[in-house]
Amino acid sequence: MPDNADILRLESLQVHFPIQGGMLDRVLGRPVRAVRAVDGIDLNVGRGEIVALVGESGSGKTTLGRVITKLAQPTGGRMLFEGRDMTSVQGSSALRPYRHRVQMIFQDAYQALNPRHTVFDIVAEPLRSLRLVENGTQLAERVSEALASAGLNPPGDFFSRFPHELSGGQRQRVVIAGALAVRPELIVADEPVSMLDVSIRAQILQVLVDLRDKHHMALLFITHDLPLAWLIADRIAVLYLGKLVEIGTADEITFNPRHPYTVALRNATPQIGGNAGRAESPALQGEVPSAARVPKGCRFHPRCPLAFDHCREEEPPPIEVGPQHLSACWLANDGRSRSS
Ligand SMILES: Nc1ncnc2c1ncn2[C@@H]1O[C@H](COP(=O)(O)OP(=O)(O)OP(=O)(O)O)[C@@H](O)[C@H]1O
Repeated sequence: MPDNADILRLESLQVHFPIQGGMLDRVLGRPVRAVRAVDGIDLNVGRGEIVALVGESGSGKTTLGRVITKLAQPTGGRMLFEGRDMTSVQGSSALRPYRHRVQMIFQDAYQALNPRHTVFDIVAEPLRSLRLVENGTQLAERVSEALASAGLNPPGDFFSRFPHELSGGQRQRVVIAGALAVRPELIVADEPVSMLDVSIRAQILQVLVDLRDKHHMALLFITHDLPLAWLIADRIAVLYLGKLVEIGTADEITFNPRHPYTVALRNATPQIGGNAGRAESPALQGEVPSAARVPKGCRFHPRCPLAFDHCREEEPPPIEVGPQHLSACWLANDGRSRSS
């Protein structure tokens, strides 16, 4: 994807949460420690592109999504939207045009919806607060359009319903309709189907893909599920402890992974050809370390079956291993990183 087609560009983006030091730390003048939730991420999303952000719990996916949607502030790096530096833009009026163009969908539709509001009011809320409509007729048209795009038909049947009167799948469609109503150019969807039945998941994913196909909307799809990422995304970015360890096309990352962490994620997933349980492919060992204690060198080395001395000392940079395919592993261009 050429640079000028990027809608979003992150450059060394960082979100560190300071940890309140103890009395002893202060007396001894020890430096303030931090939770390094997002620790220097470079990522671009093209117009109309679907990028999946994949990683285990605690890898920083939600924090990154919150920064992109301006619900949290980065502590370092830059964030450009359509080439404009949005890193330090704050305040509701300054952010109004941005909120019109970038929306977030959360995983828990139950929590995201106000139980006392009707579906109409829920979907109308962003249109009203961003002042995107001039009269009631326009408002009803936009709400209808959004509900229909999210697969709630006929839309008028849902106007006066309350969230508790809807199924889980319908509630998530209302959440999507609320995000769509403003006709955004980028949606950040944080585990949007993880709380839904498997039978409903495919339908919701199809709604998101249709939006891209019909409206050329870009999507950053956050998930811990590699097969789901492969189903929906053009490219997959694999996040480990606040850092991207591998990025490439969905097929490359899924079927030709070149970082031992991605290999382990795939091996843990039999439905995409993983071979978990086979003696030569051990499943991922141990837990993700705390983001307050990021290991020196390659942050994956304590769990990596291939780690050698250099990995414990120096963090590997992203290394090109193919077209659009980068892997941050010292062995990225060595056959061993494919089959660890
Ligand atoms: N406000 C905060 N203050 C301190 N630490 C935080 C804060 N928010 C997140 N963290 C920490 O940052 C790290 C990344 O958290 P984040 O929720 O972004 O990960 P995640 O990949 O989305 O995980 P999950 O899939 O469980 O939601 C974790 O160690 C988390 O405990």
